[in-house]
Amino acid sequence: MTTGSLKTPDPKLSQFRVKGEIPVPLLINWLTAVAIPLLLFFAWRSSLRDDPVTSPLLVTIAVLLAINAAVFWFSGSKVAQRRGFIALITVLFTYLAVHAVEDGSAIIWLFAYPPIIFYISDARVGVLACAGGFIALLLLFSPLGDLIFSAPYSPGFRLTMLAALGFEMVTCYILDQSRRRSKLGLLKLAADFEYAAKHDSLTGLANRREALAQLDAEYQRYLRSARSFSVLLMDIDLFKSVNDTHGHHVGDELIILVARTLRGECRKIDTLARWGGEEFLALLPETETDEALKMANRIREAIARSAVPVDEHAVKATISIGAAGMRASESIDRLLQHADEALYRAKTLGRDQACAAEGENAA
Ligand SMILES: Nc1nc2c(ncn2[C@@H]2O[C@H](COP(=O)(O)OP(=O)(O)OP(=O)(O)O)[C@@H](O)[C@H]2O)c(=O)[nH]1
Repeated sequence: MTTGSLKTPDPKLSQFRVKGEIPVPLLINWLTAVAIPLLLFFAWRSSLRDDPVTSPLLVTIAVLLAINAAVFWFSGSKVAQRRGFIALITVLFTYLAVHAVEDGSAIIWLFAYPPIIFYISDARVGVLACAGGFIALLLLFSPLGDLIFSAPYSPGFRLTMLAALGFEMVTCYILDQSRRRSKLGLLKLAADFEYAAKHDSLTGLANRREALAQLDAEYQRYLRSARSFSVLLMDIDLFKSVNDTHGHHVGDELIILVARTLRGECRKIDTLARWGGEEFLALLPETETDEALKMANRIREAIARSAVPVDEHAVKATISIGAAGMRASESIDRLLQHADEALYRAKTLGRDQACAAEGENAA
């Protein structure tokens, strides 16, 4: 039933991009475009130093980054692009740290890893990758690391590097959390605004604008597949006297009660809307007029049975309903006009009535 309960954003919404945010695939493309010439430059420098491993490895990573970009270009798979990029930069940074490329200075590039990884992946992957990287570096800088690798890092440099990198990782985590929280906040705000724009605040039913949008959507379906639908236009009887006798707040309670009763009587696929002050509209997809009229009578009886308790007594109300079904080559305006005429007839017949539009099943 399209009456609209408040939809709070799902945590997965954090994967959505808010306006102005750089899309992850685009960022990866930019980073790839910058990384490839850099890698080739350092590969060339390594070849001048007669480093037999670094040069081919950097060229290989540059080629694999280009292939990753090409695969994304053809397949459009963002997940494959992200995973491929993360795997390649992880291998690259590990190699730079372990083999002390460029006389040990290449390890400085490790500082690029945490912000990139937090931005392009979710927080869990960021934490795991950074924690894993930090532990690996700790081992590399430990006496155990010295037994396995011959890295020329001085003790002072090791301590500074670990402290600075740990600080950077924690900072990146905090900033990333704050970015995700404010993004979720924005999305929640957008969802709240959207809800408010489409719903009536008193009843939670769709408002008139949303009902018109739903009517138009149903009409387009009807034009495509000839799936018939009907509308019910409903008006609480002698509502003014309820307000005058018991006060506006009791009138409001009555409107809420009618909305609740409508929800109880209608199907999930129906759209229920507050059409005006004490007027309601139900859009009934795949429903012929005779069925709509039966539903209208069920609604009418249910409302006549219910009441708003006020002090010691109960304030009861009745409702008049006009039903109209979509007819061939008719517009939405004509459909609503037929329903309105049927409602007017229900009122003139003495209220607490459900009438079908002229030319359809009579009351
Ligand atoms: N309490 C309350 N009253 C409202 C609201 N919106 C409209 N009304 C009142 O609803 C009343 C509608 O009265 P009328 O259009 O004269 O119709 P009626 O008294 O229901 O009489 P019939 O429709 O002829 O049966 C007006 O007095 C409006 O002020 C609302 O949100 N809350």
